[in-house]
Amino acid sequence: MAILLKNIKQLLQVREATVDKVSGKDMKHLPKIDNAFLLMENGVISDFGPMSQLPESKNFEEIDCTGRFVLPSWCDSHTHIVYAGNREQEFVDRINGLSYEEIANKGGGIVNSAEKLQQTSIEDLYQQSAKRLEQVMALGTGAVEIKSGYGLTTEAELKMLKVIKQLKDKYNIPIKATFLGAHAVPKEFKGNKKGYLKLIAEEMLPKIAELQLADYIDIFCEKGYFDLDDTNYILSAGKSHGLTPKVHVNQFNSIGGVKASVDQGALSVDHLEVMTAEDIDALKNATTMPVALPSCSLFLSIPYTPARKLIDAGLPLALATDFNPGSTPSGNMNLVVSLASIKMNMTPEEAINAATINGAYAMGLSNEVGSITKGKKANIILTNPIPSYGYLPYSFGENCIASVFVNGKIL
Ligand SMILES: N=CN[C@@H](CCC(=O)O)C(=O)O
Ligand SMILES: [Zn+2]
Repeated sequence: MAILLKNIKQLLQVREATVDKVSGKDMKHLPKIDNAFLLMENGVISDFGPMSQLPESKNFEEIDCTGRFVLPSWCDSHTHIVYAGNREQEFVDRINGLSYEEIANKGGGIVNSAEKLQQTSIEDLYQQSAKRLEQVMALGTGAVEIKSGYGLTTEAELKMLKVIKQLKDKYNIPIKATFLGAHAVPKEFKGNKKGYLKLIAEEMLPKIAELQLADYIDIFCEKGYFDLDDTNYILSAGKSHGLTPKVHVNQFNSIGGVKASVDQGALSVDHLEVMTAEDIDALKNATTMPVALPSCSLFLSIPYTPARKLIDAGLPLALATDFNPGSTPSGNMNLVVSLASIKMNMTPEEAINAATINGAYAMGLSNEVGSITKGKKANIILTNPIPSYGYLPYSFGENCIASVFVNGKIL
């Protein structure tokens, strides 16, 4: 049945279908309609406009939205929500003075998660991951990217990607899968990084491509993990199997990964906590979306992506959660939007643009989600009565969401 939302205080992020992302100064503009209606039929947005143009009532289920805001669901373009167990002991170790790097060097970190995941059955892994996906959907996430990278063996990486596929089949929000075999060098390959990269390129990638389990290819380009040569090798190998790069770069150090990723035609470069002028220059006139992950900065107490420098240089910016057991055990996009305003000096308009239309772009979904546009999926957030949309980032920690709609149906 068609659902009509009427008397909406403001309908946010109203866009023409031609807009796939917003950059620079345009990010300060959030197109909206006051006192609006929105009609959802057959899973998509079929009509919207001011109340003065409300269509003749047909067989609609009507919801009165007086005092409430409606916006597209959050588009979370960077997560690792398929993982096994948690790493709260490492969190306590950090409280007691160890750094993320020191924990990784003593066998914690990504390889710790990989050990746990290798010992977890696919059924159990699915259950743990599905629970997290349901949690984030209830928090307003209406499209999500999920990475592998906690397997680090052919069998375990395939297990992760198969779980992502099961999630795609079961849940009706758009889900994109990214193969991140090059997340860390596994213990069995200590001192033989090249051997592990060869395994990724010559064994894992062909199998993943044959089974059509991934949309994107990723690598953790960082000191102590994988260097520029490794990055070029893996991204090229991924591309030869039809996977577009989306890359972890500049989390702790700038080693040229941004330019290398742009040169490889990356759809996005993610993290960017440490950015040089050269890194920013490399992104100018590129189609690559920079992606900031402020809840990772919060959790690890590392710098925030210098959003102002990027946006003021005319660049676009997307926001995502990075939901994972080590650096960001949270998939709450509402918190991410708040942190963007509080810690990165992004205006509410910039933060909402970054978490919707630009997030959609960063996972190749801007023709399906990310804005209020006729024909796009009716994946929608309806807020509680709130004074203004600026209240969303302002009221950090408060849940302002009244209802979430997925394909035009209430969750
Ligand atoms: N930095 C690399 N990967 C994840 C964290 C991995 C972990 O600590 O488990 C990230 O994006 O933050
Ligand atoms: Zn990540």
